[in-house]
Amino acid sequence: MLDTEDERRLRDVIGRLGGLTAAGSFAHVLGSPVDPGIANAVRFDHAALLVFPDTVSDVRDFLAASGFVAGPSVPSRVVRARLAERHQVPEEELEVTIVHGRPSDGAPGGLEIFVLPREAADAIAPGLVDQERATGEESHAGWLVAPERLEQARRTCLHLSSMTPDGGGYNPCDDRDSGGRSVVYFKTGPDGDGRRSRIELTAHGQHAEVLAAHLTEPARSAGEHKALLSILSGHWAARALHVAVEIGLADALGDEHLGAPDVAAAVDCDPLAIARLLRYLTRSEVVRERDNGTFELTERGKLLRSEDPFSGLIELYGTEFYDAWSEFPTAVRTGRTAFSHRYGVEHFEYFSTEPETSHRFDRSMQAVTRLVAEELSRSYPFVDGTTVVDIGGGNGTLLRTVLEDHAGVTGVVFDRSHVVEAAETERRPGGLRFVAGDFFAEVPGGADTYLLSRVLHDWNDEDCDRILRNCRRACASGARLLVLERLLPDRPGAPFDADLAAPWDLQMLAITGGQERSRDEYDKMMYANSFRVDSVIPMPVDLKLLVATAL
Ligand SMILES: C[S@@+](CC[C@H](N)C(=O)[O-])C[C@H]1O[C@@H](n2cnc3c(N)ncnc32)[C@H](O)[C@@H]1O
Repeated sequence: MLDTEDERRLRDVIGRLGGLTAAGSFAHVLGSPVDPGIANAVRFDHAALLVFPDTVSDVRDFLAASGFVAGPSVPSRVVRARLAERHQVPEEELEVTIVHGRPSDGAPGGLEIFVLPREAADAIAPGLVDQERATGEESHAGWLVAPERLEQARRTCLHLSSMTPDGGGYNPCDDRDSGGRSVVYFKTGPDGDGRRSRIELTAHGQHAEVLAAHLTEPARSAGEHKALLSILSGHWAARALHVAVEIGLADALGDEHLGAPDVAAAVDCDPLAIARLLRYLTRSEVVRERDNGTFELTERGKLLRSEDPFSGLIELYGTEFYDAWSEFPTAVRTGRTAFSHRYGVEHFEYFSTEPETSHRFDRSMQAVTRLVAEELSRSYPFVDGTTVVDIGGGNGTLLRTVLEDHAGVTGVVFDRSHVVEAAETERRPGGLRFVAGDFFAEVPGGADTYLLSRVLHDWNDEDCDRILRNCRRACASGARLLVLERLLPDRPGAPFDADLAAPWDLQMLAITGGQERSRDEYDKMMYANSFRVDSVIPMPVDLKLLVATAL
């Protein structure tokens, strides 16, 4: 019998056949035009899937019932070897059979079903079935290539940055009358959901040289080189954004669509250089080029306008923080901040003597805080009559939004004196007070709810303990502590829940001397300071709200 999961997977594959048999599907899967010589030598052959029924006949019955004619059952060589290696079991203990299915109405394309009976799989390698179903490592789309073009087709795939070699082999039993089959596999680049699929090039006969080249290819793969080159150029993408903000490119574009010479004139820069910068910025999707060669801002690009606080963040990341990163090797060697190496003081000390940068920092924090504030205000049940203290609350953006939405709540923004003095001049709703102080000394007492938004990640464990201890001293049992941070994964090797957590962990190493932490680490740190984390609520830009109670 086929279980419902394998039936669903088989139906999925059958559903995909239509697209794969369409003209040009090879070029489509490669994401690139293909030389006509290759295109004519390649035709879609099959979509493949590994399933785990009771017997091979179950698959044959399923194919017959689904409008396919099943070919003879053939022992698998290549997939069997791959499974054996992946699950560390002897090859001869795995009995994998290939069943080909061709549409009974003569339509093009077909299926290649690898069959490993479930009971045998469970006995030999417990967990194999679940893992293989989850990863789909043996699923692929296969193209039959004229034997004399196999190497050329293989090299075509190899030179595409989106393809990496993924093994292959020769099976003398498959298509025995045509001399067996050689196959080479590739993994495609990740799709929008980060998943990579696989393609197979297959040719009649044994092609030992092509296979030998393919199996030793990974180390030389152009895909890996291009991936690294692309990572290296990430630094220029950031730099291009910094410069765009510095020269006021987004303000110059406004709501217009302008040619590069007009933009260059407006920002007083070299026209050719501006044309090249604009073209490059289309990759970051901050500007869009129209058919007539003019450029306009995208929604993302509007964040670069000087009126948007996000432009302040870009500016800061392109000036002091950027300079500090030049000292990053020292931070890695010593564990101390790159910022202090570059500027001689830690960054919050530096801000206290540089009013302009400090103001830029407080304003830049708003870029993200505004988004989070709206979500926090909606998703956390603030109770009328209670008081919320925002510790390290900057210019009060977060609490201002909460109070605007919850008229019965009063708030206190607690921050260093230079931040409070600058913020007090800004518009604020009734019920919002600013208090200056140092959270390492004490924090305002007696409130029902305390907020620490992106504060703990600025500090090492010892400093966090001091801040949390002062928060706990200030409140009664049962008071709430809300912590907003990004979370690293709990288990080593676990996938990242929030993909901004790891980069910002390095930013903390370079700039503040703090770090990002896992949920487990926050649980322990809070518990050591008499707070219990009750729940975690997802927030925008990969942040999480940890809701804790004072014990
Ligand atoms: C990363 S910012 C976060 C600002 C705000 N909570 C937000 O989420 O937008 C950290 C804040 O901690 C404040 N801070 C740093 N050291 C402090 C101290 N010793 N006492 C009080 N506030 C401090 C900074 O001035 C800054 O406003």
